[in-house]
Amino acid sequence: MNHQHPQHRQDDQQVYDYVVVGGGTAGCVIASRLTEDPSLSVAVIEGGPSDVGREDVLTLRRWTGLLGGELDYDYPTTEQPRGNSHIRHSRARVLGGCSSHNTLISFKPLPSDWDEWAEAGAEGWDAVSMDPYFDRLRNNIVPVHGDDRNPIARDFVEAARGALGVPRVEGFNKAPFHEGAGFFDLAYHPEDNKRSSASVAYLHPFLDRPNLHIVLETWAFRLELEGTRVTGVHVRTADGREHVVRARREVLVCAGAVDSPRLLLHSGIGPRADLEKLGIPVVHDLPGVGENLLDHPESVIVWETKGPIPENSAMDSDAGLFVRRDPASRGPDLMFHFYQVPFTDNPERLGYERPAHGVSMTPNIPKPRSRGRLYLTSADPEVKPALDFRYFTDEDDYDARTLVDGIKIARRIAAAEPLAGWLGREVCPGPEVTSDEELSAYARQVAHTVYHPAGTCRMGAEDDALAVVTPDLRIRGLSGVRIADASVFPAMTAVNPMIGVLMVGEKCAELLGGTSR
Ligand SMILES: Cc1cc2nc3c(=O)[nH]c(=O)nc-3n(C[C@H](O)[C@H](O)[C@H](O)COP(=O)(O)OP(=O)(O)OC[C@H]3O[C@@H](n4cnc5c(N)ncnc54)[C@H](O)[C@@H]3O)c2cc1C
Repeated sequence: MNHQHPQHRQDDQQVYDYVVVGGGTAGCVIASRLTEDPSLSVAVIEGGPSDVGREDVLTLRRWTGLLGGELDYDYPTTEQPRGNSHIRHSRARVLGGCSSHNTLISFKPLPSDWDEWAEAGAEGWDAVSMDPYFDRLRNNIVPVHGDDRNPIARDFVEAARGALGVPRVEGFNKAPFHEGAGFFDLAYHPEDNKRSSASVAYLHPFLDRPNLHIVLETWAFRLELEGTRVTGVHVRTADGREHVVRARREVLVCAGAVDSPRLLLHSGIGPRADLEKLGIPVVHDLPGVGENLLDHPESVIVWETKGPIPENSAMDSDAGLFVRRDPASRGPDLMFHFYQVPFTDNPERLGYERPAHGVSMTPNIPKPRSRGRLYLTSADPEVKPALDFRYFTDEDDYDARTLVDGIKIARRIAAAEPLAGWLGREVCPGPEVTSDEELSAYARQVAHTVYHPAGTCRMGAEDDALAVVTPDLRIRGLSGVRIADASVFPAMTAVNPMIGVLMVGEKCAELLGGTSR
């Protein structure tokens, strides 16, 4: 996009009933549901291009090719004194948002996840109330197909079961669980490995609806307000023209956990002192915007295999494991993805080598305790915001200790048959690294993200001063605007969050009076 020489132009002809900012995971759901009613007009303002016909996007197994490329906003983190300062946060710049970029692992959030939201003030978002939205999802959510089940991933599942005594799970979404190893459910079409992303499932079948207006390669940089009512959004098109897209009813901010708070802050909605420091006129003092930055941090342990591994797979990380170390925990407190490739991107910086053939286990923290913060460093909307995750800074060192436990458990699985027979040497951290201190230092230095930022416009009770949206997803103190995406999560789900985001989209559509059928 050329943003160097914008020609300012007002085009007040663009008026719709609803303006959805961000054609991503939640945005596609909302636009699809709203346009079921032919009397409503809906515009979707999407920063990226269409995914239609793009094999590089639509083919699930090509997901790593999208990381850091032209369809990635690619957000850096700030210096992380106790973690890895080199993590790049991939965020998709394409219709379907991160559901067009990701691995489409599909977990219905656990009942304890939703109940935690309700306890945090999100009334009406408890497990019983949320359950029906899962059944409405249009995505093709299926277990990893038999042909895609790699023998080494099958043997990982068996080894985990044997070594830890956890059950083998076939269909993680069938019933709530605390522990288990198995192949994931994925939102994909196994016959051709095509994504069933939010755009594929919710927009592609309806692109001919006359009331659906998808405006691509167009960036929303400021909300338009009249007093405390949001009436539209200022956008900049690919050729640098700026204009306002107006909403008769509401603007729905669905730009994701990074770009939703970013848009609010550039609109003068956020912590007063921060805005004033940057010279952004304060429209609405809302101290919670950008706070509560959550993620699932992970580490990695890699083995060289004795020889090449069979090729078949859905997306190279098709199976995983949940463990509950603390019986008092309401859900799993340690999770692993199993990769049938050596995932050494971060360890290589420490001098480790990538073996020709290998596998990886990536322990992550389902309920991390460290909380980060997103903030602006410039009043220029083109400058990326700062993401300070404050990885591994929680008081009790719970997050780092969880990853240390993860490495120890990973080694127990690797030592168990039928997996052990495949493995040659442990490449990283290496068998000589054994003390808790050394394991913690390694785990944190090579830490990565499962790419799950959330929580930066968190939902809470009407009287919660740090909440950004109320349980009906409206921004506290404003009208004509709601937020619906991963930013509204009050707390991180123990499981991968995409299905939760889709369900937020479905619930938002219902709150707006959409037919949701
Ligand atoms: C590599 C990767 C792998 C992942 N794997 C999984 C997984 O397997 N399972 C899982 O559950 N979760 C996974 N996730 C996380 C999951 O994909 C996200 O949590 C979820 O998709 C976020 O949805 P969202 O609606 O909040 O935001 P997004 O889907 O990111 O949507 C935001 C949209 O808004 C657009 N946009 C942003 N700002 C603007 C603006 N100012 N103007 C116009 N448009 C704008 C963007 O282009 C984008 O299309 C993964 C994420 C990544 C990146």
